[in-house]
Amino acid sequence: MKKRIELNEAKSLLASHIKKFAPLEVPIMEAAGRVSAKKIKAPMDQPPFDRSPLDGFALKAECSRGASEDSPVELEIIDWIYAGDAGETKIGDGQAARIMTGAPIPPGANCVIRQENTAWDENTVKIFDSLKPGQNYAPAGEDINKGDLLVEKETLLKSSQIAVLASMGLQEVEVMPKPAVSVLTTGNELVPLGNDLERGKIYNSNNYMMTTRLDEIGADVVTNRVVSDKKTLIEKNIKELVPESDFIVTTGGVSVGEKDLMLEVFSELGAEILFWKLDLKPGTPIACAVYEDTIIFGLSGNPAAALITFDLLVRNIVVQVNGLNHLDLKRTRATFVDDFPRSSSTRRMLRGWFVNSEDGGIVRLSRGKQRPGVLKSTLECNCLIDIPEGSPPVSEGQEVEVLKLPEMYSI
Ligand SMILES: Nc1nc2c(c(=O)[nH]1)N[C@H]1C(S)=C(S)[C@@H](COP(=O)(O)OP(=O)(O)OC[C@H]3O[C@@H](n4cnc5c(N)ncnc54)[C@H](O)[C@@H]3O)O[C@H]1N2
Ligand code: MOO
Repeated sequence: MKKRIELNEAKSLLASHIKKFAPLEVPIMEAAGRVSAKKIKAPMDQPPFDRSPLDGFALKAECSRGASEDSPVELEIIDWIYAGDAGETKIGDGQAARIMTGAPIPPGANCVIRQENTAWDENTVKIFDSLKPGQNYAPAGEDINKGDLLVEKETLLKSSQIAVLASMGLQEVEVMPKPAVSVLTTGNELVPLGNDLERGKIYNSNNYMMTTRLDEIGADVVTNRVVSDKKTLIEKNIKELVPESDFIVTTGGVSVGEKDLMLEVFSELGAEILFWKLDLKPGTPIACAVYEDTIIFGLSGNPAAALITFDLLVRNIVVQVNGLNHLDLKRTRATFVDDFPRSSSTRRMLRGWFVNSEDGGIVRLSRGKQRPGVLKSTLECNCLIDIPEGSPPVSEGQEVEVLKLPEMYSI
């Protein structure tokens, strides 16, 4: 077991233990927000037939030669074609078909005159304009040609992509899988919402934080359980959750206290412990293990420490599986417009609020104390400020590295 490792080492260690996931087919209506697993090429032309872009009359352009308001050309109307009709009557010289937008252009016709430039009755139409072949004529494939690349591999599927797939008649699409994740919060002090709090007890905020955060990054939260600090109970629950979970996120019991049982549980299960403790504050106590192909992230019970290690590690691993890379943290530089008076012997992540500015970006500390157990400071937090090991206090005007959360956390 590795002890007190660097964040980057922890990331690659975890990444090297991600099991193989197979892509899956889902109905296109359920594909929004997921990522395509392969390239998709057009199986057909769209539109599939030459069609009229206007309400008017389809004719041979040659028959309109010289037509004007003063000397209109008169044509016989031999068909009425609405959108959805087959429109197969051949148009000859001196003939036209009444046609509506989206209807197929009949054989023989090579243009459409808009109805505003005509006058008609039941049998004949007067043409007030001279047209060229191909005028007001949407050929088959005008939108999409058979064989066109519609969607690249690993594209985030949104409504536009889904509509394009629908226009091709494609009912299903192959997408990257959603990992199945279980949440297991531990602690004798935890009380379910709705119950009174006796002295020493707290409500279980981690359960809600972890479950909803997983949901936000496109994981499939299969279950969330709460257990007391009892080794046999934690062990039993992990054993039950493993078959249905690609990942398990636990909180609590990873430090050095007498009820910090997670490491012992991992050992007794025979799990491969990847590491215990990170060179990072908050978030030093963390234990990650692999048990029967399931990665278990044993996060700290301290809410802010749990959240920060979630964002740095769990988020990164989940998006490698579901392909939602835009939901991972993005590194940038910013000017610090606040004051953090403590020096940092260990690498430190401060909770911050980043705002774009003309020369790059500015960042301040989020409101609330920068303590590992302080949840309020995560309320208005859209980034982590990455303070390197051995840094003196951080003062106003200093350049800092920032790990930005996805835009959805910005106001
Ligand atoms: N002697 C030492 N004590 C501690 C050390 C150390 O190195 N030596 N490390 C400290 C640090 S840093 C942290 S962080 C915490 C980590 O503790 P655990 O991860 O073992 O977590 P717990 O002890 O179970 O809980 C910590 C804290 O969080 C509260 N908590 C727990 N679960 C929840 C929950 N589901 N929802 C809301 N709050 C929760 C819990 O009541 C505690 O207050 O250890 C330090 N100690
Ligand atoms: O390192 Mo603890 O994780 O301060 O919060």
